[in-house]
Amino acid sequence: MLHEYLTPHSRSATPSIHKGVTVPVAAPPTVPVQPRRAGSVPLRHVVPNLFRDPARTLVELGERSQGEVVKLSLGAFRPYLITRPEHLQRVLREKSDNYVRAGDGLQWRPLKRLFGDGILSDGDYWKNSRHVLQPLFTARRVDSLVDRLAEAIEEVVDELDEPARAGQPVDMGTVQARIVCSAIMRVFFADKISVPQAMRIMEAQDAIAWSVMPRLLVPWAPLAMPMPGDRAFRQAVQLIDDTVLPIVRAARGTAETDGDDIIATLWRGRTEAGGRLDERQVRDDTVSMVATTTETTISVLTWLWPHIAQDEQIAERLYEEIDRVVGDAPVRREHLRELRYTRQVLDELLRLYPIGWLFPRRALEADVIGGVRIEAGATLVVSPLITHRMSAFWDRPEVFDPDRFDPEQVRNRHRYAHFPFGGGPHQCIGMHLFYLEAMLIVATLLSRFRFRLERQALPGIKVAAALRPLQRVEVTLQPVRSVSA
Ligand code: HEM
Repeated sequence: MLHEYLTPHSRSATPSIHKGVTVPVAAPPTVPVQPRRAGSVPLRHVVPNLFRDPARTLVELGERSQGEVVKLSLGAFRPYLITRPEHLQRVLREKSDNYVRAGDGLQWRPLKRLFGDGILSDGDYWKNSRHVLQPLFTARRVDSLVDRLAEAIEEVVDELDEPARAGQPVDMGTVQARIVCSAIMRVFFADKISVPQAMRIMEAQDAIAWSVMPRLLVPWAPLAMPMPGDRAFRQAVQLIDDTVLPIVRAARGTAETDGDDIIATLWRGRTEAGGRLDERQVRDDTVSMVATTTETTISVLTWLWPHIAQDEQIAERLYEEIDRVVGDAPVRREHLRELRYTRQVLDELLRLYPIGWLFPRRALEADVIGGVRIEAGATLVVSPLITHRMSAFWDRPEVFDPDRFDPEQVRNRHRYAHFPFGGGPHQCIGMHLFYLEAMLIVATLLSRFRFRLERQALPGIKVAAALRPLQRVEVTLQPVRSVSA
């Protein structure tokens, strides 16, 4: 039991839980005059489980910490686990200058071999890329693109009529990949990357997500030490470069006169100091943007189908809202603000499956969090997967319940109890895009079809660079008109 490793002070700090009500997070413990040392959790007991069932093991670590800052200890590598919303706010926002992403820390180090130095790094590279890319993803700009996204989504959804008529099962992971790639490549990449190329890149990303796992779970292993998955990782990065680099180079010549797709914007963009991004950084940012604009939405939505198959009432409320708001018209921008329950369902999916499930930080200078001394150079583990499933902050955390996101409950909850998009200066630039695109996809699919899952049980979580279901999600589709006829 972890209690053995926690101080009496930390044990008394657990907030109370009221059934059926979102738990307002208790005020942080007052900071003692003398910062104390963190309680320690020896990881040697949990490492085997970390490989067998990473999601459950991580959540158990959070439960055991009871929201206190604890040290996860395995030999020389001893990161702090930060789970309490107030502590997360300090790390991600209030003291973000002190807690850096550090491209060579924990999860970032293995992934740096793919994403290089750009928007997913830190320091000047990150600042320059963020400055150039952010204007493409403001709420106003994304809003203005909704109808174009909707048309692209509709075209792919049309292709489902045939398997629906034939009663043939479809794999929702693949269907969503085609929908997202078609819409994003057309609207954000001006078709410079074709859909088949994007699908190939996604396959390579999938291989990377999987092959990088041993390094994510054993982050103290030096890169020079061979590990399982290394070869597959290298091959996949090569495939991505072989696809992306020629496209990036070809786009350079026309960037000044092209529209504002991502690659032209990267070439044309000016940093705050007035400089340009070089070819390596345009490559790094293009690869980062292909990954973040695709895998994220696809992974989260794949969980929708097993959950609505499990809970008929939730499915009915979703169908009712979409039938009422959209009917049999094509989904358009004006529908989206009416789809309130659909948005709550998405928020609940993001609570249980926050695909950015781990984003560590490194402390530049010593600090005190929740009364615990953090030394300069320490690594901090920040994981929405853990915080979102802790009973200290959520009532019945394992239950899928979109009502947690009705406005009243959201108002009473700490902003960092639900933080699937991070926070502070590194907050996800794609948040608004995600909500609009995901609502368009769900509303388009559900206004056309009813879904029957081939396999009823909720799949386990495949923890890799994202959080995908362990088993394929296969469904048969029934056209809505034939249901209501
Ligand atoms: C389910 C949807 C998504 C989730 C859960 C998600 C999650 C996150 C999280 C947690 C971060 C912060 C990482 C950190 O603080 O170290 C982040 C950053 C980022 N996300 Fe997303 N994301 C999603 C969708 C998207 C989309 C659609 C885009 C496309 C534009 C995107 C682009 C980015 C970028 C470029 C960053 C880096 C921002 C920076 O460091 O300045 N994400 N995302």
